[in-house]
Amino acid sequence: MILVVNAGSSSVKVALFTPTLREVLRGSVTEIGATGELTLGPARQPVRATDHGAALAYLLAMLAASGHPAQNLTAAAHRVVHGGATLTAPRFLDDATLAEIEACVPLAPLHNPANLQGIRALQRLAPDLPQVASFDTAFHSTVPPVESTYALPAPLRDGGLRRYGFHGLSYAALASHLRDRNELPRRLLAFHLGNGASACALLDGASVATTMGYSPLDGLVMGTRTGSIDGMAVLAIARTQGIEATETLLNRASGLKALAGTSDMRTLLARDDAEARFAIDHFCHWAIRQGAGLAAALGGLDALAFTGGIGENATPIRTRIAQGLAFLNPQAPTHVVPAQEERQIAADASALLPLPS
Ligand SMILES: Nc1ncnc2c1ncn2[C@@H]1O[C@H](COP(=O)(O)OP(=O)(O)O)[C@@H](O)[C@H]1O
Ligand SMILES: CC(=O)OP(=O)(O)O
Ligand SMILES: [Mg+2]
Repeated sequence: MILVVNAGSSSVKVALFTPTLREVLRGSVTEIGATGELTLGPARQPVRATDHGAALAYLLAMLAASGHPAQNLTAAAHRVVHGGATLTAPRFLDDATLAEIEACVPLAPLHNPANLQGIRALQRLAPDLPQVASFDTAFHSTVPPVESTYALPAPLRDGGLRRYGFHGLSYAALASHLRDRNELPRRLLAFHLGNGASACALLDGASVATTMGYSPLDGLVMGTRTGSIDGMAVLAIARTQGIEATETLLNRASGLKALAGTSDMRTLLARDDAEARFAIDHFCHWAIRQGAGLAAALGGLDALAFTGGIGENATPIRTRIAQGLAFLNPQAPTHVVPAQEERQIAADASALLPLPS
């Protein structure tokens, strides 16, 4: 059995897969750092996990109690959000790879520390368990240099200041899903709308442009992240609040939360006040505005696809974005695809590992 660990900005999701990629069980801990919920299969209970390591320890204890102790696993496979310029394919987690992930922490301060906590928690609990990682950045290694390059002086460009792009595991899974159904068009505009939100232009299933950049802050407005913002505005904030506080402000206290007091789209859609309506208008406006830019990178649009908690469930949001982009191609079909990051990670791991079938 392969244990997949997907440590997000505020949650940990786990899923168990057989070597033939049948999903056996899934679980999660939400709202890490506050009182959240622990779920495993149909069971749910309130839980207060102080960090991602603690959240994973709860999940592993629950898995052991339900007949899946860590000793019985064949491997653990992790989602790592930022793989930098070098980690562009799934890898075994040896010391050198861990050091590279560590080096990417400043690029993804909300995510890579959480990913590392999960990896280390498992190393402590099951030291002999093979561990592998798949990288959210890897899928975008196909974008052309005009897309990945910031117009900065060469020493900075050479030092790794470039656009990377994220949610790549989700886009890879989405492309395979549509390909398996003969529904993958030449020019696809895909939206991953969850707590983190991005859009990606796919040409024949490969990424050619995406809204996130150097870090998962850029692009669309998100639950707690600003999305695109002028660098001078960032400096103006940093000048008065300091760099650390600015990082927290932009990543954790902005976006929908800053506009309307909650990062939760479901809550916003259920509200009927001016602030909530403005936050939704803002979210959709920028999704359309940036989506149209991605369509330009594709030279047109054959289909739209939506995934992630908002993309899959928030029909009014999907409809508004699709209507806003209809001028590009009123005939373009809209696909709604369940986010399958965990399955993609399990598939990557089984391709890497010599697993018994
Ligand atoms: N039925 C629904 N209607 C509207 N929004 C929903 C619904 N279900 C989930 N969402 C929204 O999806 C977002 C979370 O997406 P998800 O992909 O689960 O997050 P994460 O990025 O943490 O994995 C939240 O804004 C949540 O309100
Ligand atoms: C990269 C990213 O934003 O991930 P998430 O949606 O899990 O926060
Ligand atoms: Mg997500």
